[in-house]
Parts: sequence; C-alpha cells; structure tokens
Amino acid sequence: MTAKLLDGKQIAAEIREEVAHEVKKTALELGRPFSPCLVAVLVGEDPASQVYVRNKQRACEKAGIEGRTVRLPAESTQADLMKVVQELNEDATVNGILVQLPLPKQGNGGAGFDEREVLDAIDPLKDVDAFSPINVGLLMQGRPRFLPCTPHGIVQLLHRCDISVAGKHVVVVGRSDIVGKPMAMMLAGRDGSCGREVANATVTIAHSRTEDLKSVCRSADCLIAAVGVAEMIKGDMIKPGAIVIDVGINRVDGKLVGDVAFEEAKQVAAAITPVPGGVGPLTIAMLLHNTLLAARLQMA
Ligand SMILES: Nc1nc(=O)c2c([nH]1)NC[C@@H]1CN(c3ccc(C(=O)N[C@@H](CCC(=O)O)C(=O)O)cc3)C=[N+]21
Repeated sequence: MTAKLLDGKQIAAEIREEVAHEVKKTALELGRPFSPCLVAVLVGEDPASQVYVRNKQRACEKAGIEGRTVRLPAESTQADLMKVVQELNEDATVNGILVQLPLPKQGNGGAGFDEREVLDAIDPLKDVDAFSPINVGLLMQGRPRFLPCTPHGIVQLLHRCDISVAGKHVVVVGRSDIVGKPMAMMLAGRDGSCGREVANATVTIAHSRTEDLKSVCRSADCLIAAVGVAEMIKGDMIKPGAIVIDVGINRVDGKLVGDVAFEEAKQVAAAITPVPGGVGPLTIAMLLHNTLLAARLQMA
C-alpha cells in the first residue's frame, strides 16, 4: 500500500480563491475599491528568495492583493533596512510587511544584519509573518492575531483533509521560531485556541540533540519534519499508517527535495505531503489570508 498524497497545491488554490472572494466581497460592502497591500522587503539577490518573492507576487495579483517588493542591495546597512521598515510602518497604504529571511550574511558592512532588531521593528498590526514578539506572545497565550503562515497552512491542510490529531501523538522535528515552536503550540492547544478545529494533540518537539530520534519519530501518529536537512527522515523512522508532513525545501543538484525520504516514506505512511506541491504553496496562501486580515484590522 502506498500513502495517500496530501495535495497542498490544490488546497492552497482553494484558500487563495476564498481570499480573492473575500477581497471582492469587502469592496462591495465598502462601496469603494479595496485592495490590501503586501510589501516584501528583499535584501540581496539570493536565488531561492527571488523565486519565493516572485511566486508570492503572482499569488497576490490573482487574489486582488497588491504585491510590492522593495529591493535593497546586499551591501546595505542595518540603518538602511531599519529606515525602510519604519517608512513602511508609517505608510497607511501598506497593510502587510514581510522581510524576507534569511538576511544576507555579508550585509551591514560585513558584520551581518541584526535580524531580531528588524523583526522587532515591524508594526505588529502589519506583521503578516507573525514573527514580532507581540504576535508570538498572543499565539502563546492562545489568542492569536496573525498565525504564522507555514504552521497555519499545515493546520488548514489537516483540517481540509479531515485529519484529526486530537488525542494523538504528534512529533514535530525542528524547534525553529518560524515553524517548529509555533506548530507545536497550535496543535497542543485547546479547541478553538487557534481559531481552528485542529487541536488537542499530544505534542513532542524533537531536534538535533534528541536521543534516539528514530524511536521518538516512530512513536508519532503524525510526524512533522521541519529540520532543513534533505531526506533526513527515513522510512524506518515512520510508524506504519502515520501522517507525514514535510516542511523541508532543500535544493539538491537543482532539484527540490524535502526533509523526508519520500520514496521510502510513502511505502510506510498512510498519507504524506509531497515536495514540491505540499506545504510550500500553503505558506503563500496563508500569507495572503494574513494580508487580508491585516487590511481589515487596520480599517477597524
Ligand atoms: N519572512 C519570511 N517569510 C517566509 O514565509 C519565508 C521567508 N521569509 N524566507 C524563506 C521561506 C521559504 N518560504 C517558502 C514559501 C513557499 C514556497 C513554495 O511555494 N514552494 C513550492 C516550490 C517553489 C519552487 O519551485 O522553488 C512548493 O513547495 O511546491 C517555498 C518556500 C517562505 N519563507
């Protein structure tokens, strides 16, 4: 038996359609043009970041969202970047701000950028990534404003595929601020604490220092791989019949591969997300969702 493919691309298209519909509906209700505006700040010329920002721009257009990109050279200073963020905070035509990560290592006169200072400076009401301390704190307290895009995309995927993790053991491999940590909080929450039906899981956060990672992973009814190491999760690390969510986006010999050894895993799992076409497209869909939400919050 081979695993069912969880079609993130298809679900992302549905969500983007819903956002587009909501944007149109809001314009009708307001009786005036309404087009939320998302600005991505891209420092330097990292090819992967360029692709992502381009995809995001295209998705925005189709949803009736104005997508703009502010480009800064890799040699910019911290002060240059802080000034851009301040200007976008103060610009009432801008609803959402996203500073593309990672920032180039060689920037800021060779010293590198202070990423935390930049994220801390983004207006929490425009923080569509939900990386600012206020939005992280609200999520931790179970009263989120914006949900971080990748974990929220995964919640939507599970929900829309009728997969319940309530009472089940979820193992999240990876403890990043962007995916691992918020993912764990969202799935462990009470019903509705994240405004979503996917909750009440028993969650383990595993990482590079976990002893006997294989046994921990094998105990998972739902395994979420967010480590950033190509094909690290092998078939024998998966419980037969488990749900496997692959968050990895690794470029190997010009090909995109996940954190899960897909061919092995699909022989063992009940359902699995592919890479590409899994979690990645959902991240973008939830970014559009957050941009619409930001525009609404700023009207109120
Ligand atoms: N402030 C910030 N917010 C982010 O959300 C953010 C970021 N910085 N930096 C980089 C990562 C990465 N990321 C991806 C989103 C979509 C795809 C995506 O759509 N992937 C397609 C394939 C795209 C391709 O072919 O390269 C897929 O998986 O099917 C990938 C990667 C968002 N990130």
